[in-house]
Amino acid sequence: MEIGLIGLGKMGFNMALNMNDKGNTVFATDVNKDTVKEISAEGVKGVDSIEELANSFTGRKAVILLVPAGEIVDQVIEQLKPHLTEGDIIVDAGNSMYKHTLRRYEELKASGIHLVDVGTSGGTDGARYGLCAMMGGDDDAVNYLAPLYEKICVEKGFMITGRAGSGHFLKMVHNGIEYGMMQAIGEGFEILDKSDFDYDYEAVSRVWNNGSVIRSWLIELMENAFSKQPKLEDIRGVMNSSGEGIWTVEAALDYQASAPVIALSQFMRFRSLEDDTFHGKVVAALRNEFGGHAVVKK
Ligand SMILES: O=C(O)[C@H](O)[C@@H](O)[C@H](O)[C@H](O)COP(=O)(O)O
Repeated sequence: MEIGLIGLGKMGFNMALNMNDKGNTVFATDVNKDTVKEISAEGVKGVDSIEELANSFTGRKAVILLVPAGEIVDQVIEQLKPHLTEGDIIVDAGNSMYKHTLRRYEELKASGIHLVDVGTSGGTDGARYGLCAMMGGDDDAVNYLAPLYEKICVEKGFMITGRAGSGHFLKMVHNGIEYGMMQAIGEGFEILDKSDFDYDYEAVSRVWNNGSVIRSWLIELMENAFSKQPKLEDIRGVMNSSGEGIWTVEAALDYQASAPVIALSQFMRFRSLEDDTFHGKVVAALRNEFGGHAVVKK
């Protein structure tokens, strides 16, 4: 089938190749023209603008966006919309906030354009060789896209999740879980590292990955990381985050769901961005005031 793709970052580039391999005609563009050239050399039909991308279709237009969540999604939709007609489909395959998706869905619906939200997981290798995708949206649009996604996902790695917004909501919760799992793995290795025992962490990851309860892709990735650096010497413990953890915690608050592990994982990410904290100074000052306990001076 004919499919458009806007955004040739690490995920988009690989997904374009994946779709191309599966016999689709892929029109792809990006603000970075070097990437467009690069993808064209791989057999994908690289085009220079969103307008050119939209005009390349011979039939129904379905365009996947793989751009950073936030205002850029709105900007790209604004540029694309004039070139689409009733029944055409925009697929937001990035990590958009589900409430933004619901707003965009309603706005596009007024022009008869479908917005389909796809939570895309599996990293760059997944994008290239087999994704996990969670797709929400109108029946007509998701049924149109399903055969394509069945081909570019791993076996059993594609799900139609329900009405618009449900794909991004599910991916958000997936990422909340991802935060909690990674934090727990990190804490486990921290305890090992502070202990009196002398472990080879690559070997620990390997043994945990063979038959243990916590065997998983994340532990496999740890084995890989420790094989490059036994103690991750060159990496600072700064844990950035892109928003999905915050939104998961917000959803937990909205629905009054208990999610302490995910919430604390998000707070640990914030904490990791600071060398010192004001709350730490306050607690140290209070201990000193009431008990004369020594403070550590700068
Ligand atoms: O399922 C996935 O493939 C990942 O979750 C992917 O979507 C991305 O790596 C995260 O969004 C990173 O999220 P943070 O930057 O918030 O850690």
